[in-house]
Amino acid sequence: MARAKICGLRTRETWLAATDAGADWVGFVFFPRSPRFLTTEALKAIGADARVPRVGLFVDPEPAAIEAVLKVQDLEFLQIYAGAEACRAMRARFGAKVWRAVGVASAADLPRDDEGLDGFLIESKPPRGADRPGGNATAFDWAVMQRWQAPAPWLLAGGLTPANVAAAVRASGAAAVDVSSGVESAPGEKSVPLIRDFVAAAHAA
Ligand SMILES: O=C(O)c1ccccc1N[C@@H]1O[C@H](COP(=O)(O)O)[C@@H](O)[C@H]1O
Repeated sequence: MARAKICGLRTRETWLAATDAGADWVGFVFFPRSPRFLTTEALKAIGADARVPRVGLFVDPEPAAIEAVLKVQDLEFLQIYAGAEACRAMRARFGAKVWRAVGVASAADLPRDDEGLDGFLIESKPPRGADRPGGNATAFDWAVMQRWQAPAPWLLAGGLTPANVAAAVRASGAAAVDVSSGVESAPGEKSVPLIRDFVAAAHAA
């Protein structure tokens, strides 16, 4: 069984679908260039309570950006695209658990120590020319993780779908997986049936 995070939720309907399907984390994106970007108004309208741990995704954030979100929504986790030092600073400042996102193409990219953080989001490096560091529906060679001694908890992400998540778990040894594009009917448009299929496939893996 692999635990499942559904990221990039933008509506109350899809947040409810993820929680009812048994998702282990729900994620909200606060990166303006993303098709999944949420304003604080849209976030309030979702009304995400604590039944499933909530993850906020930020790219090179200024503390004020996180502060503005935390004024309207409690978050148990921050998924941050930044260096280790900046991630530790956010962890100390906000008291939430912090996962640092790490782009991986080969085994050399995998973290060797816990960096004083709570875990890692291990995903593919963005394709050349991409205007965001994640959420690009691209996978990497999961076999590079076979001999990795993980120094902290981690989630596998990047190009996962209901159809490939079992193979990804087998090849990588992941105990937790994360998806955004693979449960959408169009960029930013989550599909309730795909959310259900993904959580079921991850839990069965
Ligand atoms: O979803 C986005 O738009 C996004 C923007 C900036 C950084 C990360 C983003 N998404 C995260 O990337 C991984 C993999 O996503 P995908 O399944 O390949 O679409 C996942 O953690 C997303 O939440």
